[in-house]
Amino acid sequence: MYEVRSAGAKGLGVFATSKILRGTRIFSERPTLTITAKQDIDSGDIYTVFRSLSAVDQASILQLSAHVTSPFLRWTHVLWYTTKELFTSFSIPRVASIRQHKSVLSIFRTNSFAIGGKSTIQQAIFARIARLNHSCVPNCQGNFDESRLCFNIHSTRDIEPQEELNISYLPEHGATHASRQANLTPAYGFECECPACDLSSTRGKDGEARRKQMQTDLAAFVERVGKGTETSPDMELGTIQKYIQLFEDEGIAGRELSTICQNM
Ligand SMILES: C[S@@+](CC[C@H](N)C(=O)[O-])C[C@H]1O[C@@H](n2cnc3c(N)ncnc32)[C@H](O)[C@@H]1O
Repeated sequence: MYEVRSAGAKGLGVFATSKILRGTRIFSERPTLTITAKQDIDSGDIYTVFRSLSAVDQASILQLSAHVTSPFLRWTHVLWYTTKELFTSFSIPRVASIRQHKSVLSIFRTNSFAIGGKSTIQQAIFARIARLNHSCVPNCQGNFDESRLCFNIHSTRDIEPQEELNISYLPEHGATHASRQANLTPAYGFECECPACDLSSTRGKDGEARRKQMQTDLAAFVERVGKGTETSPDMELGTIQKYIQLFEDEGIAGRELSTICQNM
């Protein structure tokens, strides 16, 4: 159904090898590395968990791409962990493992999914799903299935053979271009060039205008609710219908479909 191959400047990516119909479950993957709710992603727990993995799992994680953010912070974590280990195990850490620790932290930031909610898992890496690149108008959507401890990826529209499979790395799908970019560049190190981000095209311009209008409508809605003037269910329904219309016009309606499908 899919293959992992070069996606040009994006690095590797996932591409359809045959037509994939809307609502298809494409991935259902157990985590390779898991940080539980009780563990601390800001301490040495990530590297401790990494070292407890099998050699195969460690290798699959080390092959993932990494956007290096906050190098000073990373080194501080690594040096703190190394010093603690020196005093608790009285073993001299190898330079290679210090370097590896720093890489693992960067890989974790670039590839992990926040699970949270009621799950015992706080954050996790799914080594195959981690190859999916971002689009602000994605054709796939991910959901964590708590009962099976699997992350599922469903197609949210029909996908043609050779088309790249994308998810959105952002939690909010109605955001404007500037706000999306302000989140993507520092965290992942790229400028999105998806159809919604091409503001020189009619499609990009129209989408941006729709999103801005929606932000204005939502802000007005929140203000009316705050003042207690949003009293009519019809007015409320009208705002929600406009939001659904935006998703349909943008071609991103379907997140709700994949959520319903997640346990199927
Ligand atoms: C989770 S990884 C995705 C898979 C990655 N391309 C690889 O080779 O393993 C996230 C990284 O992929 C790249 N990436 C993802 N989406 C992108 C996009 N729309 N445009 C450019 N680069 C992208 C960025 O380098 C980002 O830090």
